[in-house]
Amino acid sequence: MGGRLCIPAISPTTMSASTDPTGPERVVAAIIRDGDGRVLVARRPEGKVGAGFWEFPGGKVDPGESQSEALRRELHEELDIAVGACTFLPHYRAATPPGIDLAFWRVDAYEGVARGREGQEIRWCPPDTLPDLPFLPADRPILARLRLPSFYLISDVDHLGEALFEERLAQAAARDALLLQLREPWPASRLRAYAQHLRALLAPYGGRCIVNGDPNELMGCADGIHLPASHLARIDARPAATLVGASCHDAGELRRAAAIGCDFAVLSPVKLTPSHPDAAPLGWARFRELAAEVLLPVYALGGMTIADRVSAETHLAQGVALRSGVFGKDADLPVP
Ligand SMILES: Nc1nc2c([nH]c(=O)n2[C@@H]2O[C@H](COP(=O)(O)OP(=O)(O)OP(=O)(O)O)[C@@H](O)[C@H]2O)c(=O)[nH]1
Ligand SMILES: [Mg+2]
Repeated sequence: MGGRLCIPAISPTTMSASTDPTGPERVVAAIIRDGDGRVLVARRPEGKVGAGFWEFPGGKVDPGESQSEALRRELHEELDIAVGACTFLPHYRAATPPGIDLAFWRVDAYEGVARGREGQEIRWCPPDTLPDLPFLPADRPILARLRLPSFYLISDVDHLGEALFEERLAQAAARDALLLQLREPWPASRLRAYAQHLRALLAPYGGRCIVNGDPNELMGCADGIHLPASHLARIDARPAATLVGASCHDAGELRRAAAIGCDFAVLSPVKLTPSHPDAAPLGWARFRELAAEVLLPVYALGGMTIADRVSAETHLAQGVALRSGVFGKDADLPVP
């Protein structure tokens, strides 16, 4: 993910906010985006634990308060905004030290103009730039999630033909930020050329294209690389691409993807799928158990439709990976 600034030292003991030995300190933090997809972040002011580090606005839940009540109160105190609708994000799990239970909520609507009411600096940042800021260490896995959309599309060019595929892709891209994986049984030269074409097609919509295959042959032609499980097993270091994903089927492969520093993984098959009729589906409960073992964003793949997005998030997925569910003849396009 490029060069990063050094993060000042902060010890787990100074991070702990818990004063109650019977349970962790409950903290809520907010993901607030503007119309351009920029995220609101704040710098912890002098005098607070972790002063100088960047964070998501929020704070401690008072006794007797619900999380959403605490979120509304904290954002009024810290940013002078009145929060309307907000949504719990179960899959936004931070690397919190013992003693803190940090829950993330998305703010869907608010009134007012955000300002740093406690003297803290605030900034609206494109998600790709967040990892360059010295963030509270617990928030690092959240920064990875913010760079990724809810829908990860897998190409179906050989089946649809280029014209129909591109028409459906453009329809989907116009509706939602997308990440596309170009996965076709083609020689590397054709993959490289078509990946560049798709990248140009998606760029005006803010979408990105990454290409499935051997990083040695495909590096640099797209926004990143998707490692097949067979490649993941063979390499020791993350390919030097902007985005690196990996195909995984079990806990061992997920741990490996996390260990080499992949930005995300795809875990399959969640449901029965016509493309792999002999593969035993994991089911949502097992998917959740496996996804919970890593802080890496994990997409659910296998028999997914666009409507599975909410189930996916509930079961700790970053979102859904789709092929026939978006490019198939019965697909429920467009992406909502
Ligand atoms: N608000 C917030 N707190 C976070 C984040 N990440 C993280 O580790 N924390 C930790 O959660 C704890 C509580 O947050 P806080 O200091 O904002 O609580 P607060 O607004 O109620 O502050 P106060 O106790 O000074 O009034 C701190 O130990 C903080 O370091 C984050 O992204 N946002
Ligand atoms: Mg706070």
